[in-house]
Amino acid sequence: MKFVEYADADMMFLALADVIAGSLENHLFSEETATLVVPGGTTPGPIFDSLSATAHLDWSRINVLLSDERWVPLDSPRSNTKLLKDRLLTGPAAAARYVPLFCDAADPSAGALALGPSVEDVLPITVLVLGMGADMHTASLFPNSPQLAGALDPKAPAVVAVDVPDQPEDRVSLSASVLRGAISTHIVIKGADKRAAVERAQHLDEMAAPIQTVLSSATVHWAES
Ligand SMILES: O=C(O)[C@H](O)[C@@H](O)[C@H](O)[C@H](O)COP(=O)(O)O
Repeated sequence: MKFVEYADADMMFLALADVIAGSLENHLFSEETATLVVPGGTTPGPIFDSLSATAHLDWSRINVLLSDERWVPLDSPRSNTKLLKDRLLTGPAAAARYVPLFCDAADPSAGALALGPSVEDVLPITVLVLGMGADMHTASLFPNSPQLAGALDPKAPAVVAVDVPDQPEDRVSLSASVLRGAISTHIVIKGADKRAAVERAQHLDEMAAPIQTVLSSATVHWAES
């Protein structure tokens, strides 16, 4: 694990957007396409704002998908898809190939689980960006989820549906083996509580600290606020 500390979050977001763009550009020098996976939640928005404006990237050759999604209508303020479309898939990045975790046609309110068949087609992940909760969850791999063991299983499907007892809605998540297969992994966190959680996680197993799925090979980007 590499740990990079920044003077403030704004500097971290700009620097990480540059790192992501550079990695994608390098990959596209030798490969036809690249795959970028990003988290939802409240942290990554400013990264998306900066990255979406990167005009020198050939976004038409970049697949973009979420690490996980809440099971809500796609226009819900809780929707990571809404966050992605509002703040990343705009400007030059609007040309990217968005890969849904579940088919838009699926009606989340009816619980119809139609997982996107195209996720497997865009693996392995070129650049994986993840957030983390203070409970050491990442994506929607939560320590207290009844489906966590299944999601950690190397034989798990690429996308798994999970119940999360203390979250307002069910979720879907990329499974551990898909996350672990990423070529480069960046974890972006803010605050003293999450820094302490990363320290704690290094002494726990994946069931207690799902972030351990990727931590050893990741660069952790941290700012106090
Ligand atoms: O759907 C989500 O909520 C995210 O994908 C999730 O894994 C997030 O990265 C962490 O919960 C941290 O969230 P914050 O950035 O809001 O602290």
